[in-house]
Order: sequence, then structure tokens, then C-alpha cells
Amino acid sequence: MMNQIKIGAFISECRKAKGWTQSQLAEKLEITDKAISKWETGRSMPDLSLFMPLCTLLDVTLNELFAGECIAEEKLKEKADEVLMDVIANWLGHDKWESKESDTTSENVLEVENVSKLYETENNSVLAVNDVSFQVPHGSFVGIMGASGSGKTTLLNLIATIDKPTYGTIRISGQNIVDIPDEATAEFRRRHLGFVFQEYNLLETLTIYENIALALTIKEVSKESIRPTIQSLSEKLDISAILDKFPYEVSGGQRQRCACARAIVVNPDIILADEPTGALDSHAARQLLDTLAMLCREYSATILMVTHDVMAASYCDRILFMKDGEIKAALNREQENKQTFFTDILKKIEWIEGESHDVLEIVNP
Ligand SMILES: Nc1ncnc2c1ncn2[C@@H]1O[C@H](COP(=O)(O)OP(=O)(O)OP(=O)(O)O)[C@@H](O)[C@H]1O
Repeated sequence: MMNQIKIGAFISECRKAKGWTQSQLAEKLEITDKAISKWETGRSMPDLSLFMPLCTLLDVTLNELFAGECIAEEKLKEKADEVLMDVIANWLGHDKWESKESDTTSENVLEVENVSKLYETENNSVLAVNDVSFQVPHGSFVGIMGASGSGKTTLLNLIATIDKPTYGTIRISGQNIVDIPDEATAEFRRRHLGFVFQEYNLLETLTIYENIALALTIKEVSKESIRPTIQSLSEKLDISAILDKFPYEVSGGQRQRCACARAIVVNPDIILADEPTGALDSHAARQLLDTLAMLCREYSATILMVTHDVMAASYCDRILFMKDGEIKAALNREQENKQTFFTDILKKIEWIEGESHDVLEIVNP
């Protein structure tokens, strides 16, 4: 991996050579003093967009910045290749090329190991997630169920890189996402994750087509392949007729299917869905769940869905039951149909909650 500490010390040295304080450099780059302090102590790396302005200000080349040292003219070629390999490995989040192999051999897209999240406030502390471990295999549809306050959203936020665990490891396609510096998480989410949330914000000023196309553009897909890709996917998701409409002109169910299209179209490692049916009537909810199950079957999508709705959970292959921050039980759907699985889920909830499963929303499938 790139030597962040060496790079940080080099930035510090170059800044001092210019006679600037951390605040003066921060002001020139229009960022906070804290960010400079984090770079210089090796706790984080500058955002990609800041590399060039930083090099210009400090009068160093990009290679020198990545190498964390001044490079003599005659060493330039040799050093440039070495630095380039490091940059690519770092950008991919891997140690050189070793874990690239583990990418392709790993069957588990998501591996959560001994993860805990402790929220500490002035007066109390809450262990929202308590030593949770599980895996999500490629192409599976896994649900997380639990009553309100059981830690589902906290766990999903940790996996989505929106929050960091207090302890534990989370690997997505072999990469430990806990190590990703804060400023690189947005880029990671764009490249590796898809989201279908209850209040998923499609951009209201863009048409449905443009919303989906935007996801592809961000992923640098060639212009020519955008239209055919969207057309074939939207036929599958039954949204072809509304591609030219704006989100506010279509129903909640259609909006959620567009969110599914936007999530799957960039071929993410995993789609994270948080109560995706929460705002839908039962017909639209079933249509959406059929869509998610179809994405797994036909597009080999891997989906992790948080829900407190037993009907929604009955579409999954496997369910993890959370209570008080812990995974108390798991249930696999073997050969049985949705109705039988629905009944099994209810029984499991009764077992976990005693008779008090009224906290969960129960709708017969
Ligand atoms: N930012 C926070 N600061 C302090 N405590 C928090 C924070 N976020 C969540 N909690 C606490 O952590 C516990 C788990 O909350 P979480 O939102 O993950 O549960 P949930 O199962 O998703 O609930 P719901 O179904 O109601 O959304 C709760 O006790 C909650 O009060």
C-alpha cells in the first residue's frame, strides 16, 4: 500500500519549505485545517481532485507526491513505474495485485466479521451493533429483520460506508472497507454499491432516463452503449413507457423500480436496500420485490435488504434476525414456496420475541 505516513511527512516538509502554516495551505486549497493535519500525520490521503492543485502549490510532481520524496532526474523512469503500481493498488484498495485474485475466487461478496458499533453520548452509550458476523454469497438475496431499535439501519450504514464500526472488519469483494479514508468513501459507494432506499432520491430535475443514464456516465460507460443498456433493462423492469417522465410524474412503485434500474445498471458488487417497500401499497410492494428477486436470478445481483415486513422477507433466500444489536437467528429458504417460508419466518420471530411479535408488520403474501 502507499506509505501514507511518508507522503504526509513529505507534504509537511514541502509546506514548511514554502513558509506556510497548515491554515495558509488549507486556505489556498479551500479545505479545512483539520484535513491538512490528517494528511501530514498520515491519517488520511488527499482527495483525488486535490492532487494536482496540491502539487502545483508545493512545486512537486505527481510522482514525487505519491513517492513521498523528491526524485532525481535519472531515477525518474524507474520510480514512476513503481509509484504507478502503488497508486493503482491503493486506488483499488488492495495490496499490489494479491487481493485481486481473492476478488475473483471469493464467493462471498460481503463478509462481516465481529462488527460492533458503540454510540457514545455525554450521558450514555448504546451498543447498537454487538459482535455481528455473517457472509452474503454472490447472487443471493439476504434479508435483515428485527424490531425497531434492533440495530438494522446502523448495520446497513456501516456496510454502506456511511458510518465506521467501533470494532470489526467488513469486506466487500475482498476489500476491507473499514480502511477506506473518509474522503474516498463517496467514490467507493459510486463504484461498488447500489442503493434502493425507502425515500430514494431520484433527481427531480432529470427524467427517469436521465437519472439512470447519470449513473452510467459517472461509471464512465461509453456514450454509445448507454441507450441500448437502459432500453433493455427498462423493458425487464416494466418502466420503458415512463423513461421520458420526471420522477414526480410517476407512482411510488414506478419510482422504486427506477431506483432499482439505477442501482443495477452499473453492475455494483452489492445492492443495499433499506425498507424499500416501506412507502408502497401492497401491489406495488410485491411488484418491487418481484423485481429485486428477478435481478438476483437473471442479473446475478447480490442484495442485502433491511425490512420489518414479513411479506418482503419471504422473497429472500436467507434471513438474519436481529435483536438488541445481535444476530439471534438465521433462516434459509430451501425448496419451499413463499407461503411456507412466510410461515417459517413467523415461527422464528415468535421464537425470538416470545409472543410480542406485534412490533413487526405482518402482511400475508
Ligand atoms: N447516531 C446515533 N447516536 C446514538 N444512538 C443511536 C444512533 N443511531 C442509532 N442509535 C441507537 O442505536 C440503536 C439501534 O438503532 P437503529 O436505527 O440501527 O435500529 P433499527 O433496527 O434500524 O430501527 P428502525 O427499524 O426503527 O429504523 C437504537 O437504540 C438507537 O437509538
